[in-house]
Amino acid sequence: MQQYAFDMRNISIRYPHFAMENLNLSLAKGQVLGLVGVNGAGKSTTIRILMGLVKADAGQVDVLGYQLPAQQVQAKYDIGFASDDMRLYKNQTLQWHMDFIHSIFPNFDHGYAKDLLQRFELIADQKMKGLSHGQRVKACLLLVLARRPKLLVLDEPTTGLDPVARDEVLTELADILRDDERSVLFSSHNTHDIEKLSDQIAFLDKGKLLALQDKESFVQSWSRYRCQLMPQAQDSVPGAVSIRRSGQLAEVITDQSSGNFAVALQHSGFKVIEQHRMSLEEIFVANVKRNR
Ligand SMILES: Nc1ncnc2c1ncn2[C@@H]1O[C@H](COP(=O)(O)OP(=O)(O)OP(=O)(O)O)[C@@H](O)[C@H]1O
Repeated sequence: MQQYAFDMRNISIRYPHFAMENLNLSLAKGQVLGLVGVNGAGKSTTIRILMGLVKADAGQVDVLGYQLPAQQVQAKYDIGFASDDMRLYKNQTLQWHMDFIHSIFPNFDHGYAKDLLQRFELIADQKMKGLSHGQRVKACLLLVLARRPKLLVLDEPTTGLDPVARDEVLTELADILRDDERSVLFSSHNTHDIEKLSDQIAFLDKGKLLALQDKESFVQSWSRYRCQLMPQAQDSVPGAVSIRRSGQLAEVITDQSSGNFAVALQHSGFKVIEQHRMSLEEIFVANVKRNR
């Protein structure tokens, strides 16, 4: 039985100003994976390779048991993909698009589409050219979700939305994902969005996978300590990701706070004043800085 929704192995691709080398990324069935990265980190490239839209220079891509790009046509029936550059016919209505998608994908669920129309406050007979950006994003999501794909891939679904539309889309997605058994990969620059929806989180920077962990263990293993420096304080602490000194004080960040890090601090002459959990955004930034 196939355990993975997808499995990308040793993926390499080179552009004039960008290189991805030996990227390994996989997603267990039924999980939601959030892919976080700054502009140009390689999120869309990773997704395009996964979808068979771009051919990697090297590596293997297995999606729901299909090898891509060779078995792209068969795989597409089970994959729902939404991205900013999804083309809609601007002179046609949302209803026309629903019927069109149904003619290609017979399992398009009109009952579910109707439910989503209400949830997203969309009007079926409105033409695409009349939709705002937020409404267009919601329309794209509706068209993809109503196919009930086994794997849902969303490239930056919340980018460019105002805070209210973003919250609406995230809330609906969170509800929809909880309802269902489907596997989801979605990318964002926004760690709050990722935190809200994901079980697993991957940090990508300059084509490299910096970390891939479940959300809980990220939050448990990273901490920020405020310390007083003792006269015997050493230059480094085993397990510290960064140390920032200011006079007799120091701020120490670690990704090993679930272990014996407090003891290591003590042995290195750092007296702990307080310990803080870090937000996903702070963890992401610390991760990127450590690897640059
Ligand atoms: N077809 C291409 N030809 C040349 N360079 C490309 C091509 N596609 C992507 N790149 C480069 O690869 C890098 C990664 O781009 P990608 O779109 O994957 O990043 P991203 O993480 O999705 O960024 P953003 O958040 O800005 O969308 C960028 O430097 C981009 O210029």
